[in-house]
Amino acid sequence: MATENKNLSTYDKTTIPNAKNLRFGIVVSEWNESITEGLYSGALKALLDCGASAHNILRWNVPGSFELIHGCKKIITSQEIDAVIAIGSVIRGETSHFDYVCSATAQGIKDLNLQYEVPVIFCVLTDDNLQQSIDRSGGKHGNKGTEAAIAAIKMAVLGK
Ligand SMILES: Nc1c(NC[C@H](O)[C@H](O)[C@H](O)CO)[nH]c(=O)[nH]c1=O
Ligand SMILES: CC(=O)[C@@H](O)COP(=O)(O)O
Repeated sequence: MATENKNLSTYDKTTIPNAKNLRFGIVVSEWNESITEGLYSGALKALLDCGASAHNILRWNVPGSFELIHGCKKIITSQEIDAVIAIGSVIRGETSHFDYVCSATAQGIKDLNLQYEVPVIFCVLTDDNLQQSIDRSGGKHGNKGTEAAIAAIKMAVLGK
């Protein structure tokens, strides 16, 4: 199902585990800041709505999506957290740079999920244009940050 047919902000709270006492890291890329701040707001709001405490949510910034990999690795290895959300926004330009950044970021985050016990949630928009990013960071398709927060809660309690 495409995002067009599923609002990213929709969740049924009765089916989500309570996030009280869970600790979250949110690593935010500064590239396309207006978009990543929208994603961050969506994620934060959903975590709080599902019972997480503000003092259990740690935010770190990194320069670009490519740096999310190292940022997430560092937060996992230096902090006591139950799940990490990696937030980024990559928007296609004129060259193939887009493909390298998207591919490396996705692969790097996948590798972290294999290497560490702490789940890392992929909240990186990979869009062809700014409008697609606006639509998915609090616009007409909802907010992928919200979706990522729900995934983080579910993964934080997986198997517990
Ligand atoms: N063009 C975008 C980038 N590019 C920057 C890289 O992520 C990285 O910071 C740089 O190559 C230094 O290592 N990053 C995004 O997140 N979004 C873009 O659209
Ligand atoms: C995602 C990108 O790397 C992109 O914004 C860079 O733009 P360009 O390919 O025009 O240099």
